[in-house]
Amino acid sequence: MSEGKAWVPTNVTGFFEVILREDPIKTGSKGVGLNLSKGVYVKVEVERADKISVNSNGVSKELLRGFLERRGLCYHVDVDFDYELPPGFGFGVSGAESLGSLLALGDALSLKVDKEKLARLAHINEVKNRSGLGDVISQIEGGGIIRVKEGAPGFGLTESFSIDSKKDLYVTTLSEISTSSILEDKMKVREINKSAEPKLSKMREEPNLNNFFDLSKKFTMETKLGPEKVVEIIKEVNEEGSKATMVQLGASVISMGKPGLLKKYGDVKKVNVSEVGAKII
Ligand SMILES: Nc1ncnc2c1ncn2[C@@H]1O[C@H](COP(=O)(O)OP(=O)(O)OP(=O)(O)O)[C@@H](O)[C@H]1O
Ligand SMILES: CC(C)(CO)[C@@H](O)C(=O)[O-]
Repeated sequence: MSEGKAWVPTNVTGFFEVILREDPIKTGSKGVGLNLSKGVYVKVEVERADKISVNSNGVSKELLRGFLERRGLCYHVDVDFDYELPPGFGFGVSGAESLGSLLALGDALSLKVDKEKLARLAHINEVKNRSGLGDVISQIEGGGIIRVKEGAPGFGLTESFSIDSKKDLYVTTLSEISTSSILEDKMKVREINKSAEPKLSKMREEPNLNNFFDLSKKFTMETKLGPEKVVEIIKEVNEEGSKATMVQLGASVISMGKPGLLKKYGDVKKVNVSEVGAKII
């Protein structure tokens, strides 16, 4: 038996434009994201076996099975996730699961596959499941990421912007939103793209945290993606003189302000922006 471990930051998208194509490599989103210091730890244990079996959950199970099949590797694989932020609330956890489980599996098997290639497979898996479009390309880098061209790592293009990693931010989660249910709604996607498109150049002109919050809040209000409670919290934070926005795509809020107000609505976690991206640990 041998094991491999990885860590992947969670990714908060503020606003995004959806670009769907037949080729998953060329499918993705443009937009802006912050990689957070709270992420997903993945532990993979492998043991030689007569046939492939993968004991995992969510989007990683078939991903790892396919990876082993294509390489003719027969192993029993156990995957264990430790979530610092929960799945389903908009933190790009499915992307972290996909990327982290491939990195940890590669580590457990001592494979010489480069990180970008694994990230490409993770992106394709996200697109196939409609569980994410732009998280993985952001999560391999860390920091604040503007996705200026859609697609998998190696096809899509990003620009990073600097954020003080000591700056405290606060997140609170209210309820889950299924990413695929939104991405498969053509009318909704049209509204999303109409709102996002002009904001990308505005973000590139002034790539900083304040602008991230201002543009993302505008996007949230214009697209009406936010449940009532999310909108209520954002407005209350604004009334206190601070900034907040919805975590796309989940019923969650990220705020620059003091945690007090958010506490009224549920559990609050302090986070920072992670300068580092996905890594084997
Ligand atoms: N098609 C699917 N098959 C199996 N599990 C899935 C599928 N889609 C999503 N999941 C699982 O559901 C959980 C939530 O995924 P989802 O993509 O909805 O949210 P998220 O990744 O937390 O946030 P985001 O909105 O940023 O993508 C993850 O654990 C993921 O593995
Ligand atoms: C579609 C999305 C908002 C889901 O979290 C994310 O993957 C993104 O930013 O492309």
